[in-house]
Amino acid sequence: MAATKTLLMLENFIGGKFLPSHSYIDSYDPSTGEVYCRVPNSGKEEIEAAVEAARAAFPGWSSRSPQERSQVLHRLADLLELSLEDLAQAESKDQGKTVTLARTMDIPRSVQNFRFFASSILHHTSECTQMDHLGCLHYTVRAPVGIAGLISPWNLPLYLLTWKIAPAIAAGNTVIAKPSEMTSVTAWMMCKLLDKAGVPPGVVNIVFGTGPRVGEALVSHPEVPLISFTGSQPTAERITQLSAPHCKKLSLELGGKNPAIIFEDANLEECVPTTVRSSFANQGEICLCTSRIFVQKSIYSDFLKRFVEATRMWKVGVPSDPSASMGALISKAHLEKVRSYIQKARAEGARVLCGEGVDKLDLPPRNQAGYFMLPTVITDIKDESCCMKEEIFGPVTCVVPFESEEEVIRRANSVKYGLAATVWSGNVGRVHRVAKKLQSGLVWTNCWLIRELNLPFGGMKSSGVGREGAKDSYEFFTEVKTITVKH
Ligand SMILES: NC(=O)c1ccc[n+]([C@@H]2O[C@H](COP(=O)([O-])OP(=O)(O)OC[C@H]3O[C@@H](n4cnc5c(N)ncnc54)[C@H](O)[C@@H]3O)[C@@H](O)[C@H]2O)c1
Ligand SMILES: N/C(=C/C=C\C=O)C(=O)O
Repeated sequence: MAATKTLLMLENFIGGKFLPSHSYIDSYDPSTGEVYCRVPNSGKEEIEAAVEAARAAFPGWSSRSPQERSQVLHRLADLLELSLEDLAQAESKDQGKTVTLARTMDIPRSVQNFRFFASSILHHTSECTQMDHLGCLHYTVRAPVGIAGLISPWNLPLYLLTWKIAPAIAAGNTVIAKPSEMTSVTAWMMCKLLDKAGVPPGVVNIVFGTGPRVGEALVSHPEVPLISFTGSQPTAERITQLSAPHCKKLSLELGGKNPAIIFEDANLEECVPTTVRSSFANQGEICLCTSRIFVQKSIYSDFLKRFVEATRMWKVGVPSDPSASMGALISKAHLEKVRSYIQKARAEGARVLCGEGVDKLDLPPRNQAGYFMLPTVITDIKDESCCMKEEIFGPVTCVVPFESEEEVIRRANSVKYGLAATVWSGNVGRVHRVAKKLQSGLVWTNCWLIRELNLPFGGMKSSGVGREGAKDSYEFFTEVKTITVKH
């Protein structure tokens, strides 16, 4: 008799308890294409229960001192760190990324998120002014908003969920979080640590399910005055519509079409490997990934040769393989969407220099049905192409030449997104000048993804609304009041 597979069954975490669900959604291992987990298909009923728990917990949690809340966040960080390997293995199996990346980026950053906001919550200051001639003193105070609704995407599941939970509860809010239904496992694992960390029941509630069903129930609930969302623009538009009648506070961290601008005096020994990583890390499924590479004409052919050689060294493999640079994409549908862009590029007469349809992908038999593709480099493509305008969110990058600084700034800014950019040059005046002219919320020069959590993170134009960081998240997750005292 064939062995029956035991599926991992997740449960909502509400009011400090794991609760079974009436119905479930299949969740897949992207490296095999097999169902291995079932996620609650929650709806209004579960959101109502979570609101009740969050409401009940708010007075107690919000009245604790920042110091007391900070200690709880530090304990949670310690417990996550103790579970790092289990969490990394789970994140890799759930999302398709390599275990190495989960172990060295995703989970360490999740730990850091709690540690960072446990510290920053202790150091905020308020404002004060005096009107001596009127005998008045004015000062500001901040208070937690209440129940924070948090919705996170599937690409960096625990990393981005904790980037919202940590500042929200550090400021004294209670939260209802909805991770992506495609990557819910590490959020569920984290719930098992909350009680031991000293997080009171109802402070963190995690409700699993689809966006349209449970996500919209959360966004529409009148007792949830604030939504922090990370995901795609179409979803952000829907969330904005649903929340508008309630005048909810919104933070929207969306997509990007991030340029790398490489001048002729760039250090190619550093630029090439870093730009390969910025193009293909996490299968290109990072909102900050490079997907347009502008190279100054005088070094274009040399750069292209080096970049294609280095891309071919970027190994696609089974996520558990320590030598793999890249794992599987999140879903079959996403894989087909990414492949469709390459087909469109070919139809437009562009050249695919390596990767999809050019090189051979070798995988073990059990992974043949996984959602794998090779990192792909496209050139001879027009700025007007959809591959140069739309977010592909996969291991595909386009390389095109430019002549002048003015030209490349204009072309880099000619898309609806404005999230991140990299600028490569040894001329310090030029990197400052170009960085200031780029329509991006983040500009890295001669590097990529060095994150300063203190400073604002986020995009402009269609890349989002609002910023996240020490001060920015604190201000988002609190309401400010100005008090005047006449003495
Ligand atoms: N700016 C950033 O920091 C950042 C980070 C990661 C991903 N992203 C963007 O996210 C996108 C990919 O992630 P995705 O596919 O998970 O995005 P998505 O918008 O499909 O889903 C994001 C989250 O929203 C939920 N959701 C979907 N429809 C909803 C609705 N109608 N109401 C409420 N919630 C809903 C999903 O269940 C998921 O939890 C890309 O565009 C990427 O650039 C941005
Ligand atoms: N918010 C952040 C997002 C990073 C990558 C998104 O895909 C961060 O780094 O803080």
